[in-house]
Amino acid sequence: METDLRLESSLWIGNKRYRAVLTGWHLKWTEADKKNGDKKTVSVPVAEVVGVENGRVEILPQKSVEDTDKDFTGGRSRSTYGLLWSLGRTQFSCPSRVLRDQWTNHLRTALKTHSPLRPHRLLVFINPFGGKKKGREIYHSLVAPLFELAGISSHVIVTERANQARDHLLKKDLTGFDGVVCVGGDGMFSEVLHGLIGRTQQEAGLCETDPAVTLQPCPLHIGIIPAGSTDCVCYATVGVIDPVSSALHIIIGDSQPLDVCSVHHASTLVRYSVSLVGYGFYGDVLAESEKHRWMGPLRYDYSGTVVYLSNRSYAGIVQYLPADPLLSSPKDKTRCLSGCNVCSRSTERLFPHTSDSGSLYSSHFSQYSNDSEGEWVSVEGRFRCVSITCMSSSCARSPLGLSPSAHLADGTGDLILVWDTHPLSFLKFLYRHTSTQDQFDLPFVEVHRVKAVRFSLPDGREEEVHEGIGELNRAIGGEEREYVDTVSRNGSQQQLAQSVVERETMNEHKTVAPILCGLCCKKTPAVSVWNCDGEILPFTEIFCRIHGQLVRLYARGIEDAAAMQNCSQESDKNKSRCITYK
Ligand SMILES: Nc1ncnc2c1ncn2[C@@H]1O[C@H](COP(=O)(O)OP(=O)(O)OP(=O)(O)O)[C@@H](O)[C@H]1O
Ligand SMILES: CCCCCCCCCCCCC/C=C/[C@@H](O)[C@H](CO)NC(C)=O
Ligand SMILES: [Ca+2]
Repeated sequence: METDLRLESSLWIGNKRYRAVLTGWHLKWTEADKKNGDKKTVSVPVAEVVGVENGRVEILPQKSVEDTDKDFTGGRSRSTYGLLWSLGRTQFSCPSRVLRDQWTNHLRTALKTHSPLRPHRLLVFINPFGGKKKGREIYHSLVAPLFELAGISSHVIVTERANQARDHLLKKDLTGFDGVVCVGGDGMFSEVLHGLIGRTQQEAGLCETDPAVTLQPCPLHIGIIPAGSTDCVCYATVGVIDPVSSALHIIIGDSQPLDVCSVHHASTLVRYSVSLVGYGFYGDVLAESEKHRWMGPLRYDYSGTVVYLSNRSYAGIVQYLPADPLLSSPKDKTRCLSGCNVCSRSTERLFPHTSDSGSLYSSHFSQYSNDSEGEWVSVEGRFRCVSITCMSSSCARSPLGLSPSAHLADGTGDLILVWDTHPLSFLKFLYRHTSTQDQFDLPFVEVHRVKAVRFSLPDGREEEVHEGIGELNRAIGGEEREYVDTVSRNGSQQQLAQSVVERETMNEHKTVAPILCGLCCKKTPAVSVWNCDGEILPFTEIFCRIHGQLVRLYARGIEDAAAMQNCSQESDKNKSRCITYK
C-alpha cells in the first residue's frame, strides 16, 4: 500500500522550487535550490490534510477557484497557538497537467487509506437560539466552507423547536450518515446524545430503563460546533471553544470515546449525562438561571451570586460504588490528555476481545447491593453540593474543571461531596475552580472515583418536598399531582424518555418549586433539584450508573498545551517537526 501511494517530483510554491514526496503517511517538501544545511523541510501528516482541489483555490473568508491546468491547492489543519487550530492552505504548481492530476489522485487515495474515520456524509443540526444566537452564522461562514473543501456532504436541519434533533435521531432514517453534528451548546449536544443512545438501544433490542443492562455503544460519531453558553462538553474534549478547530477535528475524523452516566428513578430512565449531575448549589443555580434566560450566558453569573448569597445546604444520603483505586484516583493530580493511558487501558477492560464482550459489566451490575468487586459506601449529612461528573467538566469559567483529574473514557465518574460549611469556606471552594488551586484540598470536601451513585432523602424528607411544592402551587394556583403518575402511564421506554423531558417543561413550576420558595418566600427549602448537564431533573431520589465509552466524539481530547506552545516558540524547522511528529 505504502509503495503504491508513493509519488515524488519537483513542485513550485510561489517562485520557489521544492522536492516533494508523498510517502503514504506524510507529504513532505524540501527546498531544492539551497545548500544541504540550509534546506527546510515541511512535513504534513496525511491524516491532517483537509482536502485537495485542482486550481488555485482561496477558501476563507469566501471560496474562489482560479481554474488553472498545472496547479493544485492543499488544505491542512494546523495548530496555530496551543489548542487552537486553523486551516493552512498551500498552492502548488506542477511541471505538467498530467503530474498535477497524479498528485491530486494520489493524495485523495492516501486520505481514504490512512484516515478511515473521516466522515463522508454528516447530519447537521443547528440550534438558531443557543448561546448568543449565532449558530446559523457560525455554521455557514466558518464551517460549511471547510466541509466543502473536505468533500463532505451535509444534510443541514435548522431546528424549529426544542427536542427536534432528538426526535429526528430516534425516528428517521439515518442510513448513509457517518456522524451527527450539533451546532449549539451543551443542551443541543444532550439532544443528540439522547437521540443516538436511544436509537442504538432500540435497534439492539435493549431496555434503556434497566440500569443493570450493558448498553450498546453508538455507531455514529458526534461532532460539536460550539455555539452555546457554556459549551462544557466541547471545552473538555477539545480544549478550546472554537468552531474552526472543532470543524477540523470532525473533518480529519478524530475519534474520542466518552463515558456516559445514566440517571434513573424508581426503575425508569430519567436522562443521560456526560458532564455534571449536580444537587445543591449547581442545581439551584440552574433553577434560578432558567428564570433569566433573556440575560444569555450572563444568567449563570447572576444566578450564581443570588444562590451563593442564599447560603443553603441540604440533607441527603449518598451511597456510592467505588471504582478500583489501583487504576487511578481523582486526587492523583494527573490530567486526561490525548492518548491517555488510563483511558486506553479502560478500552481493553471495557471491550475485552472475547466472544462475550461486556460480560464483566453486566454481571457486575446485576446486583447492586451485593457487588463482587467492591462494597457500596454510604454517607449521610448536610451538603452544600453533591456532584457527579464523568469528565473534568472544564469550561471557560473553570479551565481545569469540576474534577481536574477525571478521565473522559475510563468508565468511571467522580463524586464530589461538599459538606455544609461556613459561607466563606464555601466561597473558597468555588473560587478555587477558577484557578489552579486544588479545590479538593479542603477539610469539608471529599472526592471519590465511582462506578455508580445513589442519592436519597433522609426519612420524612419526601413529604417536605411535596409540602414545598404544594405551598408554591397554592401560591401560583397550580394543581398538585404525583410525579410517578406520569411515569407509570407510559409503556415503552422511548415514550418514557420523551415524557420525562416533556414533563420537565410542563411541570417546571413543580420541579423548581422548592427553589422558588427559598428565593421568593425567603424560606430555606428542604430539597434542591438536580442539574443534569444543564437540565433540571424532575426527581430528587436518583440512581446513577457510568457506562464506559458509550459514545464517540469527533475530537482527540486535550493535547498537551504546554508542549504545543513550546513548539511554537522554536525555530521554523523544529516547529514543523514538533507539530508534525508529536
Ligand atoms: N429551535 C429551537 N427553539 C427552542 N429551543 C431549542 C431549539 N433548538 C434547540 N433548542 C433547545 O435549546 C436548549 C439550549 O440550547 P443550547 O444548548 O444550544 O444553548 P445554551 O443553553 O445557550 O448553551 P449551553 O447548553 O452550552 O449552556 C437545548 O436544550 C435545546 O433542546
Ligand atoms: C466567587 C467565584 C465563584 C466562581 C464559581 C465558579 C464555579 C464554576 C464551575 C463551573 C462548572 C460548570 C460545570 C458544567 C456544567 C454543564 O454541564 C452545564 C450545562 O452547560 N452548565 C451549567 C451552568 O449548569
Ligand atoms: Ca470518566
